[in-house]
Amino acid sequence: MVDSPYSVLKKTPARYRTVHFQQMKEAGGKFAMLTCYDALTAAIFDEAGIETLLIGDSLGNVVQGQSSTLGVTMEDMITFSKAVVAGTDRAFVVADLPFGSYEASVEQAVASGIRLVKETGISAIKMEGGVEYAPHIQALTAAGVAVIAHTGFTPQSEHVLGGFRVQGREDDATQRMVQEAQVLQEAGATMLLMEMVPAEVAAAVDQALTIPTIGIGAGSGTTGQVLVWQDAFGLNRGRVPSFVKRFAEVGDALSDAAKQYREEVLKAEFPDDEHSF
Ligand SMILES: Nc1nc(=O)c2c([nH]1)NC[C@@H]1CN(c3ccc(C(=O)N[C@@H](CCC(=O)O)C(=O)O)cc3)CN21
Ligand SMILES: CC(C)C(=O)C(=O)O
Ligand SMILES: [Mg+2]
Repeated sequence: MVDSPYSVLKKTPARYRTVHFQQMKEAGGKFAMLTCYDALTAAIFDEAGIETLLIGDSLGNVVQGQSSTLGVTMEDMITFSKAVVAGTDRAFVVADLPFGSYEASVEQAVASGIRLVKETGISAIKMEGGVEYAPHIQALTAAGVAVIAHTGFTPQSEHVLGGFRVQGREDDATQRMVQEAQVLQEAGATMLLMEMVPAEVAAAVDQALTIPTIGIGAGSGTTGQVLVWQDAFGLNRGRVPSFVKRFAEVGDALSDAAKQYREEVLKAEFPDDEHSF
């Protein structure tokens, strides 16, 4: 269980803090992150021991049914982040800064980051982008906002990157990604997330940094792993990225329950005496 100087004041176990993830990396340990967008799911993942929950802008896809994350707003992120925080006791809760909320200036990034923390109770924000965002990370950190940098494939830039592609396949990719990661660490990033990066590149980046790394489609050499839960647990029955492993078929369980419920309603078997007043 996590130590906290405040644990005598609490009945529930202490929340994970950035320092605990640093300690996990130093001890050679791993941790798990899952996306989450509502309180009931948060309570289940938290109780299962998932160390960190991400309110991803992937909610644009899996909650709002859109084909990209680009339309997600700060108001959307605030609504779903509050719900996740309400359902969480001990997990470290992180939310994405959505497209359009930080790119224009350092001032815009600081205002958005502070707003997201202040209005939701999350512990850190995540921001897509490389070295060009080092000043934003530095200013956010100076203002008291913990930042997770997100590099490799950055979905908010899909139109510039030209599609959903593995990043870092050039000959000098390892050297470039290590240098970029070191700049982001130096700027104050509390962790670094890498999306769709060759496993050996991501492993080299993790080894070159003191801060923990999180991978998605980045092999097993990162400190932590993240997946969109609807992909990994089978609620999303559409096409999922090839790096996703199916750990459950929640969609099939829901479908079976819906069919059985409907059948019992049509046959007047539900509600029975036990479920009637
Ligand atoms: N449901 C969902 N799952 C995700 O993992 C996810 C989102 N939404 N929305 C935000 C970003 C976008 N992500 C994506 C989206 C598409 C691919 C994709 O199509 N990957 C293919 C192509 C890889 C290649 O050609 O190199 C794959 O097969 O993995 C990957 C990550 C990851 N994130
Ligand atoms: C895919 C993860 C890393 C993410 O950024 C999201 O869920 O939005
Ligand atoms: Mg995201």
